[in-house]
Amino acid sequence: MDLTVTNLACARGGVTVLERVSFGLSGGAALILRGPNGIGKTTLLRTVAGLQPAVAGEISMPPEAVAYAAHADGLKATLTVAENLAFWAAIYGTDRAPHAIQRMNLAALADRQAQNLSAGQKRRLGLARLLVTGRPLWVLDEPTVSLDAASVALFAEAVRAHLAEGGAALMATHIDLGLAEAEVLDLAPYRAETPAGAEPADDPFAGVTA
Ligand SMILES: Nc1ncnc2c1ncn2[C@@H]1O[C@H](COP(=O)(O)OP(=O)(O)OP(=O)(O)O)[C@@H](O)[C@H]1O
Repeated sequence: MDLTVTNLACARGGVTVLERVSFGLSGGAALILRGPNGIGKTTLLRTVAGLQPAVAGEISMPPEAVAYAAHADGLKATLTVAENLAFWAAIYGTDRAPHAIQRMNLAALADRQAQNLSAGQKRRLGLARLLVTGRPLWVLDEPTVSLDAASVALFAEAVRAHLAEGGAALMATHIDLGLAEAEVLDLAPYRAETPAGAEPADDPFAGVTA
């Protein structure tokens, strides 16, 4: 699997926030997006995942190759952990639910309704969906929110296993997952000029003089 992003521009609320972003990502590799709050990490990730159109540029991989995990876990509240995973396995046409349960240490919670899980357990289940998809490119937006140290380590191990199987990961994270092989892309140089008509409040650097 090879992802090539070329001269990408992406927008939020109709305002272009990043432009001329280019990078490549091969199977087995991880790329971490860096930049201050509001630079456009979420916007870029959503664009690569095909959840919103690019303003300009090319993304070589189709959305069907991407498994996206964001802040919302997308759980079915009244289904159990096992039923949620079986639901996703049916959606993605895989038989990987047992693998996901084992990898994300969810066996003891398999019969609990999602609505009765703790925040961290919900997050763990949400991330288990990635494993169910069987898709090569994981696009991750702050995947470790709500996770304790043990669960962060569990997830980091799942990402490592995904990379070892030839998959790739593109992520925004403030927590070091300890992926020695990960490269970092600083988005600061790609910040778009504030367009005419944009509200000053929309500019994350408004009022910053140094
Ligand atoms: N309606 C809008 N019009 C203009 N700009 C907007 C609008 N909605 C959001 N934005 C801005 O788009 C920018 C990109 O937001 P995004 O969530 O992608 O940033 P981020 O780098 O992921 O931030 P964080 O690190 O805080 O999660 C932000 O500066 C935000 O204020």
